[in-house]
Formats: sequence, C-alpha cells, structure tokens
Amino acid sequence: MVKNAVRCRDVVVVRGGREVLHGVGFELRAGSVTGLLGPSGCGKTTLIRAIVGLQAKVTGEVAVLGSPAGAAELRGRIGYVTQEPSVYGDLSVSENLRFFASVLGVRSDDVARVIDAVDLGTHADVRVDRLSGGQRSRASLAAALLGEPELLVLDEPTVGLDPVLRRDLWELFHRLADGGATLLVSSHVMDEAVRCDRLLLMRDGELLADDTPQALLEAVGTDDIEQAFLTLIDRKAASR
Ligand SMILES: Nc1ncnc2c1ncn2[C@@H]1O[C@H](COP(=O)(O)OP(=O)(O)OP(=O)(O)O)[C@@H](O)[C@H]1O
Repeated sequence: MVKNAVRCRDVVVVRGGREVLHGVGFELRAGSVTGLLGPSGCGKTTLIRAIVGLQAKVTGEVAVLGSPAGAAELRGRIGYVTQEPSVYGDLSVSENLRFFASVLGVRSDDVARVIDAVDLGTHADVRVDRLSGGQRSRASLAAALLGEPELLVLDEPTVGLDPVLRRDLWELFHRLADGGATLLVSSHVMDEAVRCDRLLLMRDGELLADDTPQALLEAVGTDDIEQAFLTLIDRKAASR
C-alpha cells in the first residue's frame, strides 16, 4: 500500500478563463480522514475534481494511489460522492446498488453491506424519488462504498443530515479509515473539523493550513476552529 494515497504538488487549475487554484500542495496519508474546509467558492470541489481526474486544465502534479489522477488503473479504486445525488429516482435503493455493482463488476452480495453501512436497511425497497434529501445522499454514499474503494472523496456528504446521522456517518468514515481506506471529506461546516485526523483549510484557491485540528487550535491559541480559521485569514492578509 502506498504511504500517501494522494500527493498534490503546485496544482493550478483554470476554470472559465480564470485561475481558481493557485499552486496547491499537500499529501493525504493512507488510512486517514482529512477534512477539506473553506468558504463557498474557495475551490474545494475543483480540487476534488482534480483528484478524481474529472477536472480539465490542471497543471502541477496530482498523484493518486501511486498513479497520475485520472489513470485507467484507478477506476474502481476511488469512490466519489458529488453534492448532487447520483442515484436513479425511479429505482429503489437496492435496485440502484445492484445496478452500480454490476457496472463496477462488484459482487452483488456487497449491496447488503453498503446499505447497512449507511443505515438504509429499512428503506432498501423504497424508490429513491420517495426518499428524503438526506436519505438520498446516503444512497449515493452507499454506491460509492461498493467494492471497498481505497480512496473515498466525499463532497459535503453531511449537508442536510440531522445531528444523529452526521455523528453516525463520521463514525462510519473512521471505521473505513481504520480498515485502511483514505477519506477526503469536504465541508463548510466548521464544527465537523474536529472529527478529522487532519485538516486542509482553503481560501480563495489557496491552502491556508494543513495540520491536525489540535495543532491548528494550539498554533492560533483558541479552542474554536472557526476562530482559528478567521485568525489564519487575518495573519495571511497581514503578511501580504
Ligand atoms: N463550471 C465552472 N466554470 C467556471 N468557473 C467555475 C465553474 N465551477 C466553479 N467555478 C469557479 O471556480 C471557483 C471554485 O469553485 P468550487 O466549486 O471549486 O468552490 P467550492 O469551494 O467547492 O464551493 P461550494 O462550497 O460552494 O461548493 C469559484 O470561483 C467558481 O466560481
């Protein structure tokens, strides 16, 4: 197993004729949960798309599980959950998952495992368009868990979920990491930051910090991650 599941060096991305990532570099240790945090529009989704190999006009190095991002051998080794549910509304949860399992070449008995993992057992036979928003996003997450991918990239997976479900999902993320998976989880909810092994704080297409939550809080002298983020922004502005 590679020590760093993801390695980014000097990543620059241009979208719509404008540079939106300005030379981002970091590594994701295999078997860890990293939070990607920052305000709306700072470039989280763009960075995620570069890692999963979907983003055009990327320069710099993006290495994923030892291969260049987007390489054919990474297919099936990465699970990606976008902000939009990626399951079919006119199929039930289990029909969706059986379909994705066959596309991915994953054994169909994995379907029950992933339904259980996201706690949708009681809704397995319900059509997706009759589910709540949170249930629908958990169905998308279940699809990404099929085949036990080594890297899971989750774009705001806890939006719209109640506190109990959010806690359960974070427990699931850590169980997956304990089993060796690497997770990158974006969020703009700062209170989720403390649940991560490591944090990448972004602003305006740049990384402001790459550290453990504890080290970040200590460096800034606060116990509030939102305050730490704001202080880092002020320090950055003062250093310009
Ligand atoms: N399809 C696109 N074409 C051109 N520019 C885009 C496109 N999508 C996003 N951008 C720009 O790229 C920048 C980064 O957007 P991105 O979606 O990566 O931010 P984000 O941090 O994920 O935001 P959010 O938390 O709101 O999802 C923004 O300035 C945005 O306007």
